[in-house]
Amino acid sequence: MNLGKNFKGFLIAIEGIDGCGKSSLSENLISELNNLGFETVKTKEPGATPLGQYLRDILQNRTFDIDDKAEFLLFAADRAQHMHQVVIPALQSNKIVISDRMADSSVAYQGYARGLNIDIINKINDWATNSIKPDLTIYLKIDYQTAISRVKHRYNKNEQELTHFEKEKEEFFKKVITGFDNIFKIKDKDKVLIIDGTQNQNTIILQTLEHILDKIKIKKKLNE
Ligand SMILES: Nc1ncnc2c1ncn2[C@@H]1O[C@H](COP(=O)(O)OP(=O)(O)O)[C@@H](O)[C@H]1O
Ligand SMILES: Cc1cn([C@H]2C[C@H](O)[C@@H](COP(=O)(O)OP(=O)(O)O)O2)c(=O)[nH]c1=O
Repeated sequence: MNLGKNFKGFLIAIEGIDGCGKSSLSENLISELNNLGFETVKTKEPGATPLGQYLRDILQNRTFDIDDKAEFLLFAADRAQHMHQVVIPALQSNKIVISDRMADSSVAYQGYARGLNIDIINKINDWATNSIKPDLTIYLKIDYQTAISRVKHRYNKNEQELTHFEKEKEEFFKKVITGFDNIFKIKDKDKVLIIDGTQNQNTIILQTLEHILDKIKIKKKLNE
């Protein structure tokens, strides 16, 4: 689809706790947008680059202690490489980029849940991303019980090990949920779409797709 020569791509982040439905929504939106003729890139944090795959493995399957600050800096390293190697080139070629998690995940998990200083996390995130922020963030809001039962079901189906984060206790995830709720309460309302993640997948796709198409139209007009 020709979006006009000045359109500098459109960046969408999908955020929420483990099991809220980010990966499924990301796949579904990419396929809907491709069917409509848009050029898209599906990506994620952590692990979208060769460096990121190493970092993701260390973070998810660690067999040794990692200090909370070191943990954040590993996510930030993944983020810097992701922006440099995947996100910026795709936006420069006017693509629609959908990322399963971005910088707000560090604010929720390492800031609100681990207790690291949120101003410092925001500063390092800003530096790592060259201040590039999503045009739209979709927050899939869900309660802990629904999310964890989905994660356990996925784990049984694929016979995978639970990751380091998935093994965290309810108390940890409650803090992550409070974190996301606060982050999106104070963000520019125009750039956030809060969706009830307990709804069925088709309803979620319809609600998000319609919103994305509106926002893309607005950005394109502003760029003409
Ligand atoms: N809206 C939904 N309703 C019910 N189950 C869902 C929904 N979205 C995703 N799932 C299922 O829940 C599990 C976790 O979804 P997933 O997309 O992998 O979540 P995340 O990427 O946020 O961890 C998967 O087995 C998926 O098929
Ligand atoms: C990007 C990011 C992820 N994480 C955590 C959340 C997830 O448990 C884990 C990997 O993310 P992910 O693979 O998206 O897990 P899931 O699909 O189960 O939601 O890393 C952070 O703690 N900080 C971050 O900055």
